Amino acid sequence: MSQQIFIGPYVHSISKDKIEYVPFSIISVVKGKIEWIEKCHPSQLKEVGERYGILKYLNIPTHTKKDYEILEQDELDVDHRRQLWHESQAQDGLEEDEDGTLHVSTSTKRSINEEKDDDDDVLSQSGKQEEHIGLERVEVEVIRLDDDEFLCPGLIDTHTHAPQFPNNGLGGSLQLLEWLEKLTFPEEKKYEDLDYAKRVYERVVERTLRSGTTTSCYYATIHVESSVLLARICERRGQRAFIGKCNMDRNSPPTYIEPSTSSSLQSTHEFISHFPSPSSPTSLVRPILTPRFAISCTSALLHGLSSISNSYSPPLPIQTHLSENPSEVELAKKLYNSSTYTEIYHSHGLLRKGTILAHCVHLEPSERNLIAECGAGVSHCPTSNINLLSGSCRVVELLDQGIPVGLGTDCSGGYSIGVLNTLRDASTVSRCLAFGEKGRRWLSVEELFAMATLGGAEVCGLQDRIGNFQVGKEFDALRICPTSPGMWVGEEDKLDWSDVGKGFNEQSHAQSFHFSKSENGAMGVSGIHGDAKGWMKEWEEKEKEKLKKRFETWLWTGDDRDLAGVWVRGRKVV
Ligand SMILES: O=c1[nH]c(=O)c2nc[nH]c2[nH]1
Repeated sequence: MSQQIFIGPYVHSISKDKIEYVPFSIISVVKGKIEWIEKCHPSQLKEVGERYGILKYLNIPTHTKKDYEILEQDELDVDHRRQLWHESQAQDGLEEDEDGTLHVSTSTKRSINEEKDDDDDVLSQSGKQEEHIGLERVEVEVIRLDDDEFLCPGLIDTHTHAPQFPNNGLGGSLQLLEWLEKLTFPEEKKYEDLDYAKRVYERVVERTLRSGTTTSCYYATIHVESSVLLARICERRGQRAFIGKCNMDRNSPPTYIEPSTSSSLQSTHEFISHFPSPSSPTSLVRPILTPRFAISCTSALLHGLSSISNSYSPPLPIQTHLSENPSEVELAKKLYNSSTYTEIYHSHGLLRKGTILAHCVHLEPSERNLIAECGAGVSHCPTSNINLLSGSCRVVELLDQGIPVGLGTDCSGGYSIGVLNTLRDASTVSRCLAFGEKGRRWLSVEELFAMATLGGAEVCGLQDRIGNFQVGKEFDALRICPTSPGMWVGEEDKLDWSDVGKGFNEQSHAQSFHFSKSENGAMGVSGIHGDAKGWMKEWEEKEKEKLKKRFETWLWTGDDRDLAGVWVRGRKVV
């Protein structure tokens, strides 16, 4: 069993209207899942450690005692306290990585096969865990954040095209249909060459992970082998992903088209066969059916893909483009003799929960109603919509109708690979819409952040697994370490965790605190006398404000350089 204990502040989205700021917490992650969370004051580390039987890993007794002693000598500074903390850990033989992560390994009941530790993972993956009974290895990793740092849920990119990354930044003077023909299809054709695909895809996954994307919904190309390769790279690198082999059996260049409807369906089956459990929500990397858009698919192909999806339980997810550009909308309606673009997908059984619709810029109100009724989600791609002059998506209306909305970088329609930039463009677009319409509201910080995390998870059907830090969810997280000038933190804004016990008297130190898990997320500390409780509340409010400031600065000015670590399902991937 492996356990990680994260100590420090965190920020997460608890709904599309609410961000929770937790100034200090202890999060236990076991086998990639959040086992428990305690929101507390730093001085309560010992109490929590005792209650959960993890005290020996936290090595609190010495540290806490020293901290209390230090408190009585006001002149000692934060660095000195931190040094004492590290010293006390060194005494107990704990090891510290360069990044400050502490590793503690204890072996229990190890009577046979002592040398087998490193195979634990492999063995458990291959289902041979029984062989290991009697030599369970307990590994506990303690990750204590520095004063300025905080955790944030991993970012979710609900729409991007991995093979188009080499084109990022090109073609901004073209609009969709011409852009596809002149730049995009010629680039995607190159992925029949596996070496080329490998070179690009390795870098795509590396760079997106480094920008904090822990989950990505990728379009690949029409080629089975290179699409499978992308899935393997995601699996190996530990990025949670949906991988779509594109379906295109018409209106595509002669050198980049599938020869027939049946071969398109056949190669879709072949692609899916490479995934051991294609529809299992527990798989880290999953296939997603990808009719590119109505224009490049015949009606027979759309029907065939709907049947493939329904032949799985739960049905395989679907992603496609909808209503991005006015010429595209007109052509799609004409090809299908349909009154609306959305109706095309609906009439082919493709519109439902688990369908991700990218763009949705030019929807009529009746189309929004249909999407809401069917439970499909929308990937909002503002950078791409601006770059290809597609238009402004009316996200406020989508959200107000209860439609799940996530963010899509949509490379290379969008030129920026990071979800943070997309979030900023989403804000700009919504404000520009508000300039033009009196009384129109624009997207709040809470809504924008939710789209990048919890809302994105909902669009992908993963809201019960990821998107925020809730007990039972998988631990996909970013360790934010402010480094850029925009995130410079003045002394007065430093998080105040080192002032352990400030305002406490001896009596309150000795007191046993009882935590209650309050619904509103406030630190549920009871059993302490009035003075201390009042002080604690004050501390919490003050720290929350500082954390909020820190978080918002990161959201609007931060980038890859502010990421000190990225975890997916508890595995450190950056
Ligand atoms: O932004 C887009 N990128 C694409 O690759 C694409 N294909 C169809 N429609 C599309 N829109």
